Amino acid sequence: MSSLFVNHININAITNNEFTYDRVKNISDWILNRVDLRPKIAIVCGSGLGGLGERVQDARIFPYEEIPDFPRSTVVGHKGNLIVGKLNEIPVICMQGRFHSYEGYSNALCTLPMKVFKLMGVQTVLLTCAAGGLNQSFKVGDIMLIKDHVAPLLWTLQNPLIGHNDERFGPRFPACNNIYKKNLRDIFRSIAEEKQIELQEGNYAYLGGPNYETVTELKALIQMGGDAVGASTANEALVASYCGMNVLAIALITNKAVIEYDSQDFPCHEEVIQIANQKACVLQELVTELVKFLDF
Ligand SMILES: O=P(O)(O)O[C@H]1O[C@H](CO)[C@@H](O)[C@H]1O
Ligand code: HPA
Repeated sequence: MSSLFVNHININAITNNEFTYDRVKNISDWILNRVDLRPKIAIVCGSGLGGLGERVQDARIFPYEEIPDFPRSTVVGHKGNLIVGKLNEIPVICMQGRFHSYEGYSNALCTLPMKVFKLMGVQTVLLTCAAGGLNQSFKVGDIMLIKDHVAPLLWTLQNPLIGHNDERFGPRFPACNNIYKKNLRDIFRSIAEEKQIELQEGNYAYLGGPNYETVTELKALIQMGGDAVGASTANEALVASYCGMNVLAIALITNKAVIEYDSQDFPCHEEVIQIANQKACVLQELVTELVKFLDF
């Protein structure tokens, strides 16, 4: 667990130095020693989207507190279970709840599960999240396929790749112009088309939270090319991609960003969870179908 000294910065608190290969391997082995399946697909459930975990058959459920060196989920709508089982007959590992930096975790710790997945042999990571709609043509309840991200927080010492680089995870200078794989987006789009589910596509803007954004911040994020905003996913996508895994990410638009000054509309987490719960089954249907195409 990271520690922070206020007067002289303990570099381990903001870098990946604490999560050595051996320590990550220890977590990965702990899980593998307790299950027979060897999933090649990992799924991360965002706020209010954990219902996907309930679709997993023959499930072994590990509450996060039982897993050595694993953080705890502290956010409403994030159950805190790691589930290994079969979705649509395909072996998967599913995180029912993720970690956010506003919970007090370094971004290295928030993204630790991606490194664990890598050492378990996972090849494809499916990230889901709740997000605020920046793109004015989006409606509440829309599903947005993430094409790219803009992540000002990752331009700072919050970047989870800062610190000693162990090449067994990935390269010192990873390319990031192709994180969200086009072939996976194409498959997802064709599944949605077949099911006649409308899909948006756009860029995810990542901020640290926990506060929702000011009007001026939202306008800046729109100028930067953001179509949806949230406090997760981009950090995980960065580390998963760095580790050589394929990434597909999907945002559920739970609220429209309020970009008028002096508006009396406010985003709130209760509404985020409520909309996510209402729309979760559509997302679940798409992901359940998708995994059949990813088990190569
Ligand atoms: O990104 P997920 O985990 O879905 O959660 C989203 O919902 C919370 C805000 O309501 C924030 O944590 C935001 O990132
Ligand atoms: N901002 C940040 N995170 C979010 C939002 C939002 O409007 N909606 C859901 N998660």
